[in-house]
Amino acid sequence: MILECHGLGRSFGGTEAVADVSFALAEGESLALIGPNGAGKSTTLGMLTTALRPDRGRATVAGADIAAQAAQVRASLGVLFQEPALDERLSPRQTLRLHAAMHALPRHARAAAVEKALDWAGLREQADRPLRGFSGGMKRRLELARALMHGPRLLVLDEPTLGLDPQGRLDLWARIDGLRAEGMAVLMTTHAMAEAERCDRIGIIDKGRLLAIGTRAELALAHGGHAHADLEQVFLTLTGRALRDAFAGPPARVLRLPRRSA
Ligand SMILES: Nc1ncnc2c1ncn2[C@@H]1O[C@H](COP(=O)(O)OP(=O)(O)OP(=O)(O)O)[C@@H](O)[C@H]1O
Repeated sequence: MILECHGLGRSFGGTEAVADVSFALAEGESLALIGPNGAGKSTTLGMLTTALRPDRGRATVAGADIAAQAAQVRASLGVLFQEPALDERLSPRQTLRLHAAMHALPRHARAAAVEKALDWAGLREQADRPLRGFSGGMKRRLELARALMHGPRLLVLDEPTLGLDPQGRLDLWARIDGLRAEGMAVLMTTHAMAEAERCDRIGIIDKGRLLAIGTRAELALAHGGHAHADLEQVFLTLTGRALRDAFAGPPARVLRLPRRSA
């Protein structure tokens, strides 16, 4: 198994973002986590990529423990966060050089690795221009090329196609499919059912719990009545139709001071 997690949990103050999540991913397998807003998908990925410490449970990536062997875990992972994580003042070449240095690629191999990544991303012509002004698709391609530079075995993608136009989405999926064909394992989150259906298995998560996991047909059969039941219907059957509008972002946490009387 490239990834195993058992009883993973994490709270923020009184909010139990992830309650008890367990699953495993085989080498070369792809899994999509789907769930309503605030279900705990990003928090789960945050823990598995060592960005967040779990409160409960344990997990390993390529045999390394996410808490005790974080550096080893990170060496096996290629990660694309939900928000672009790029310094817009840097050029693609500078961005890739920085990553090569941070991941301690051998000095003699760095220049070639940067050039290969630039070619893979199709950004050779723009290699020395600052990223400010690049399209969303160009930035995602660069981030994916960067995520691959150190030779990861598992790609973790948090809503990778968010904000991309159809052309950008198709291009990103062609790249992801190509990597899968070469044996890369993929763990991703998405709100697009069609994207989830491209993965080998799908996990449906809500309120911090994994409600169901299986192939599209297995989920359809178990929760939709027949093997061709619509995935969105299965999703709604398991998670309900209520809107998830609760404010949990920064505005809800702003401390309101009483007005000073004049
Ligand atoms: N840093 C944080 N501080 C406080 N609460 C947080 C923090 N990060 C996440 N949460 C809360 O934990 C819960 C799970 O959030 P998470 O971002 O993991 O959900 P999600 O499934 O990724 O949602 P979305 O589909 O909207 O991205 C939510 O209630 C969220 O508000």
